Amino acid sequence: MTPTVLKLGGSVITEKDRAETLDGAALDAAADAVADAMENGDLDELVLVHGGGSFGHHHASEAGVSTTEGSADAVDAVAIHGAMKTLNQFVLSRLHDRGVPALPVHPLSAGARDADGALDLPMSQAATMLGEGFVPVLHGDVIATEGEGVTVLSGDEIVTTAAESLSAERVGLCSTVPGVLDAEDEVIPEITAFADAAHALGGSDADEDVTGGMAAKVRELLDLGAPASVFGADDIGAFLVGENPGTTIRGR
Ligand SMILES: Nc1ncnc2c1ncn2[C@@H]1O[C@H](COP(=O)(O)OP(=O)(O)OP(=O)(O)O)[C@@H](O)[C@H]1O
Ligand SMILES: C=C(C)CCOP(=O)(O)O
Repeated sequence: MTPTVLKLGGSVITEKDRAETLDGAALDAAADAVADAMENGDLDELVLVHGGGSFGHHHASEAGVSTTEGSADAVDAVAIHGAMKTLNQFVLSRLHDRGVPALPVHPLSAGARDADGALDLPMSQAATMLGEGFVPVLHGDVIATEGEGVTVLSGDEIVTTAAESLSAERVGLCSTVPGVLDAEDEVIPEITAFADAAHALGGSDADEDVTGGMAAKVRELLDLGAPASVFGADDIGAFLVGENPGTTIRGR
């Protein structure tokens, strides 16, 4: 099994500045690229992950929940989780329209964090789905966290966990930028240490983003065993056929 893990950034598939607003055209284009790559036999196995955009981040920010600040309020937790399931349903239906056999995996019901923040997110369901020819579609979510109630689990952390558990060969993060940018807004071709990009790295442009934007992504990806690509929406197709668009992050 040599799966590819691709994250569709929430800021790509939603209008991040307007609560619970889909960017339908961007999601269609992403679903087209996935369907084309699968139809052409360019992909062995694919795991998709999507972020929160204006669905998860809006509710998480309103409830004051982040990756470290939890909430014991079940109504708040369900508001965040419910918004993410709504977005997940949009993603699934656009994939189904194009014949992609996508199945949802909701992290809230699958995993947990311990008191040190370590994530336990089993991937046996995704592995079996892959073996049966499905495309598992996971998403950023809230997750039960020892001592905190629930905290936010970012799609980026799911990407690294899935990639390690499933021994992914290729990992890609599609965002609104064509790669990790330097101080002159040029794409940095390769990052092997946080210091390579630290001077230019910031959070997200969206005020409500609770998971830390590009700086958090680079940190996550440097911890990964496999090289990962960060690229823009126009490069999803190129990534899926085996190219390395945007920035390649090689941590170890
Ligand atoms: N040096 C940098 N290079 C590129 N992007 C940067 C940089 N510093 C900060 N950013 C910001 O990081 C953002 C990408 O992070 P963000 O978390 O918003 O993306 P996403 O994964 O697509 O969305 P979501 O978190 O909703 O899934 C870019 O839109 C940009 O505003
Ligand atoms: C805000 C929530 C619930 C998910 C965040 O996932 P991300 O957009 O991948 O950081």
